[in-house]
Amino acid sequence: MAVLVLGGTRSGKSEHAEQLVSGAESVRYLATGPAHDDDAWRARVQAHRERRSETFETVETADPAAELRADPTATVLLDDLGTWITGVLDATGAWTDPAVSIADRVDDLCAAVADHVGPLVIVSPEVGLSVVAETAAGRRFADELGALNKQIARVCDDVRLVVAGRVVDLPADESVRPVASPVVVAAPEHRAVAFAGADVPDGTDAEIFVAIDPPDTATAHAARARHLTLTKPPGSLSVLEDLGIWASACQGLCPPRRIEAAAVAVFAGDHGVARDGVSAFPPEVTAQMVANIAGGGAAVNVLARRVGASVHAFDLSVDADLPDGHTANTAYKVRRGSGDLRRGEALTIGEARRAVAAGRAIADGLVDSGADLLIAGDMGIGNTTPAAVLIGTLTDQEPVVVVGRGTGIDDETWIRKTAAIRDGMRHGRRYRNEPLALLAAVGGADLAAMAGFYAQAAVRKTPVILDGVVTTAAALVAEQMAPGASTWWRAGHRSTEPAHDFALKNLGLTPIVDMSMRLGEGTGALTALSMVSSAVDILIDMATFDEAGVSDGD
Ligand SMILES: Cc1cc2ncn([C@H]3O[C@H](COP(=O)(O)O)[C@@H](O)[C@H]3O)c2cc1C
Ligand SMILES: O=C(O)c1cccnc1
Repeated sequence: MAVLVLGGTRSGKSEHAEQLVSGAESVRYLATGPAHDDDAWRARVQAHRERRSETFETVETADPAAELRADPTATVLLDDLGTWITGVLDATGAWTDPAVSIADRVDDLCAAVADHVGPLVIVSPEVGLSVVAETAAGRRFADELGALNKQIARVCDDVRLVVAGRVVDLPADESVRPVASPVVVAAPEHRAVAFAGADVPDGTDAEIFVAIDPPDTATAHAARARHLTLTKPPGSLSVLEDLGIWASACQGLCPPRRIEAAAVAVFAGDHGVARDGVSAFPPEVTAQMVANIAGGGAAVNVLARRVGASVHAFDLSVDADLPDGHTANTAYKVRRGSGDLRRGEALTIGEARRAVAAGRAIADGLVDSGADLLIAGDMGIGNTTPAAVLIGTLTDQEPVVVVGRGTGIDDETWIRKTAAIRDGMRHGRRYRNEPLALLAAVGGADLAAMAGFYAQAAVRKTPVILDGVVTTAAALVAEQMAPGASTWWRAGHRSTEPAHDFALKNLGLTPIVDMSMRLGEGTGALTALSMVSSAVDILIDMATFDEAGVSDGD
């Protein structure tokens, strides 16, 4: 993983580059600067030195390619290519002789960068933005450096431009999007997050999302490198290593912060289809269970308490008038009960927009109150039926393949449920590529809100653990609305509901645990949360080979 950081004089490029490697245990700092012998230059070098921490090993070199090859797994900061190319032009006499080529040296450096295994951050000046230089040497420098930057960029995973201390990502495509540089935030004291609330939105443009940036790749690389320094054979913690790397990348911090304020939003809603017997339980159980969750007595509450997560229940479309506060937050309620998906009439488009906007506002409210990881849970009798319809439609599976036993239905109910899924899929098919219309036709306000919640979590760069079949059905739709949002998610578990596995495979996610659970509410995600927290603790707390005086392998 290599990152190229470009910028003009005093733009803040070196500071940004140093920040990118600041989480590493040790950094090889390849200083390419020439040994100028004047006070001003010495002061400049000294300022650079003072900024660098004692974890930096400084190597002054005119041949960074050789230094990279000498230690291919090291975390390296190479600063900078401008002074390196100056040295090469000096040594070859190419300044004034156009016949002299430095292409071999440039190719050699590019090859060394491409072959480097460890995290590598390269700083280079961006010149030539102003008038063409007056001298042949000036023109040669700008030309060579411009060509070098272009060539190095091709072998880097990430290219950034620093202007006036601001960092912009330079994506491979045309659209330049801003990136937030990783910022170190002090660990919050242990607490369960309170829901601060966000304005109840009117739904305008609810389904329009900005382009989603994935978790920070440079930090992922730093976390991968840190794992290699910890007292264990490389890769021996397997999935726990992957989860830690992912959490680190989501936070833009290596080592990451402990997960201390995970929040579960339970989305409650009834479904018209449930009135005709597709569940083992009657629809009134939805409102009763919402009260149970709000009272702290449901499975989700017990598991959340164990792992220090907070639980917040939201009534999106329960078919009862719940008293606010005592049961659930009703501020985002869209309607009493979603309509009949068998007729493609779960919601109007306007209601679907309001529900997506509600989910987004709920994610915003939790993140703004300090949540550091989000989980969506579900509560709604009959909701495995719309979940199966959405998953069957979006993964192109037959109704009989995606239908599940839900709360434990008998064979007669299974036949009714399969017929309902078939009818729903007939309506859903035409909205295969229109996520909002699909949610409106065969989803429901609870599922639409979950979709908005998941996509907004990615907008807010907040990691998510997915739960079971109902929430994952909404996640499939969210990925369609905001492509790339799934890079911010991990699958908590695999439910026994057959549709769940199709959805996870479609999203390319592997469940953390597989414990044959089939409840929903957020329980699968909470079971997995302790694994994610352990993965983060490993990166924070384990001793390195150096610290523990343990000999490492070859
Ligand atoms: C007491 C109780 C607690 C629950 N907690 C989650 N669910 C889960 O089961 C229901 C979905 O299954 P189906 O589609 O078969 O109705 C939803 O309420 C879901 O949240 C529960 C269901 C019940 C009965
Ligand atoms: O997988 C789930 O989330 C699930 C399974 C059965 C009933 N409710 C939810």
